[in-house]
Amino acid sequence: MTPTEASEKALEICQLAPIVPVLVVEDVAHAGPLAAALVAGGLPALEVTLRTDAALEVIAEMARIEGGVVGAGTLLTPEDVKRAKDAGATFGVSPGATDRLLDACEEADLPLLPGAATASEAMRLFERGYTVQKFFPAEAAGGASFLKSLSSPLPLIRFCPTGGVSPKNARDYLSLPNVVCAGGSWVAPKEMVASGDWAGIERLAAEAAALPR
Ligand SMILES: O=C(O)C(=O)C[C@H](O)[C@H](O)COP(=O)(O)O
Repeated sequence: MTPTEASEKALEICQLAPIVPVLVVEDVAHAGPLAAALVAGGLPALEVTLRTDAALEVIAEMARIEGGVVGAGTLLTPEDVKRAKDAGATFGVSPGATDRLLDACEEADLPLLPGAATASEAMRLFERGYTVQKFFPAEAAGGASFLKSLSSPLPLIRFCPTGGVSPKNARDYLSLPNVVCAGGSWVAPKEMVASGDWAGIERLAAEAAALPR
């Protein structure tokens, strides 16, 4: 898959809803009901971070939920790419980008949303063909005003800001011309997942899905 094709696919996925839930799931038993609640609330694209031992099994379980589009986050190495793809991930997300990681995703036909936090990083990815990128860590790297400043010199690059995005600031990002969607963990709070409050998570998802963009 070429970087251009990967970005087209990433754009399609980002356009499904204003928010992509960023999920840190410890217990595979939570995977099915959590994905079902988020999808029912209107958030079909799900990013499962490879930050827990259960993550690959969680991806496999979530991939069975109808209407869901399940990706793997925290991709750092070519090995991560292979494991994510084998588990059933249909897209990948990375906090930054290395040539080895980009090569691996292109070879594995895994559409990637690669991370960038500066103009130079975004330009490098754009030069290779990645027109849709994750802006990470969004709040710490300069927030919505930083991203707004990139839109004039880099109008052809679109972003999914992630990291510190919340219901308080999501609108600031989503109203920018160079933002397609945003990523955030607030729609699946740890305590609600642990207690199995799927109705509460569906409500949070519905609120996020209704955010204007
Ligand atoms: O593990 C990764 O690759 C990530 O994507 C990190 C996430 O962007 C943040 O964990 C977002 O988390 P919040 O700031 O809580 O919304």
